[in-house]
Amino acid sequence: MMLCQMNKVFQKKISAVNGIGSCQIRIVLRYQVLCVLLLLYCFYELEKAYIKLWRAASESNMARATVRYSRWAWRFLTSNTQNEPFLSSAAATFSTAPENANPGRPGPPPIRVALTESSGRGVFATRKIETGELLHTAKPILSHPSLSALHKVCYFCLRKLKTTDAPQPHGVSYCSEECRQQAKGFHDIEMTADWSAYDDYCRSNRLKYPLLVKRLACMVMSGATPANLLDILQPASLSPEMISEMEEGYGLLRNAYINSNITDEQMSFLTKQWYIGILSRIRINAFRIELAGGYDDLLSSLAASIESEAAVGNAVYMLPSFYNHDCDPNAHIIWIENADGRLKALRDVDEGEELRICYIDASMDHDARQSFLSQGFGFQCNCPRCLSGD
Ligand SMILES: C[S@@+](CC[C@H](N)C(=O)[O-])C[C@H]1O[C@@H](n2cnc3c(N)ncnc32)[C@H](O)[C@@H]1O
Repeated sequence: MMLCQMNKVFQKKISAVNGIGSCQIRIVLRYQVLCVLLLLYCFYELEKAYIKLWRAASESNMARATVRYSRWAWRFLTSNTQNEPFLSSAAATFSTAPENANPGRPGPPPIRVALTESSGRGVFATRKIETGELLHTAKPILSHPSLSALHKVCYFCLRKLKTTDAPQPHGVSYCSEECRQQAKGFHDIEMTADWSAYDDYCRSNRLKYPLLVKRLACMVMSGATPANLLDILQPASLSPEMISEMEEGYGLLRNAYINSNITDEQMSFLTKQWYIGILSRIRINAFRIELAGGYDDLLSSLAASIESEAAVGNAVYMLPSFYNHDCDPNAHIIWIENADGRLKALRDVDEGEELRICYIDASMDHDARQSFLSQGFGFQCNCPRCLSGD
């Protein structure tokens, strides 16, 4: 009996102890499960964050690698130029400019910019080039239609307009929506000012380059391009008469902006020095654009250029500005349908040979060529043909 009672008490105690113990265990277990779940959730979140970080890092590495590659590619194009900061910065500009390699061939264009012996910088072949080969294409960094072609060509790319293209308000037209969009860099600013006095000055003095300066000024004001865009190009040396003619243009350009709602801050770069500096560079480096229509070979393009009434406009390019002149050139630039230029070899060119184009009508005699080059471009031609007296 005693034993029985003792057993019951003991069992009660045990069950009491067990009851308290299992309750605690259950609570502890619940906390443990919660902790494990919390830990798992933390791991999951950490892993997600890590994957994101890893992806971002590899993308930026890829971007860095691409930049490094393009820099390498352009350094390759301009090898032997490491000691020439001017040339290296030219290469950096090209790497961001949309001037394409020969689309039919993979790899960069077969050219590099380097110092010549006596004509400043020039363009050299990096491999053997065959007659008729496309060296590269070039998009203008600045272009403007001639005043006579204003209503006949696209105000952006200079493509001839179809007769069905409706004239736009303000009298300028674009050949496509793409050109209209690209023209936003200057169009909106340009349309805020009255250009009649400036255009009259260009018309009466038969000047085409101030129109390019006006466009560049609008591009700078809209933030589309930096004010020093053309600094890398060689400037012409100017006579006092040229400078005083430019000063008149500068006054008219500035007045047109002052009378519009352009702010002083937007105009801060527009000094007389800037205006003259830009014109002096355009004078040496601008190309007069004659469209060859659908022709891509030399004879047809020459025939087309003789047939065409006049130039459709003028444009400045980056890489083509480094081609020196030769009165018997081994390369030329042609325009098929718009201001996008195509640089082509006129004959077989050896690796390392300088590629030169002709700035003038090469059919003129020696003295006429020399006088054209000296008055228009400010240099005495040192090409083999001129040196031979031909
Ligand atoms: C369009 S730039 C050509 C690139 C220029 N050499 C440069 O360093 O930027 C024209 C200038 O190059 C030089 N040049 C080009 N062809 C020449 C030639 N046949 N003889 C002498 N100088 C030449 C003249 O100084 C000329 O004003």
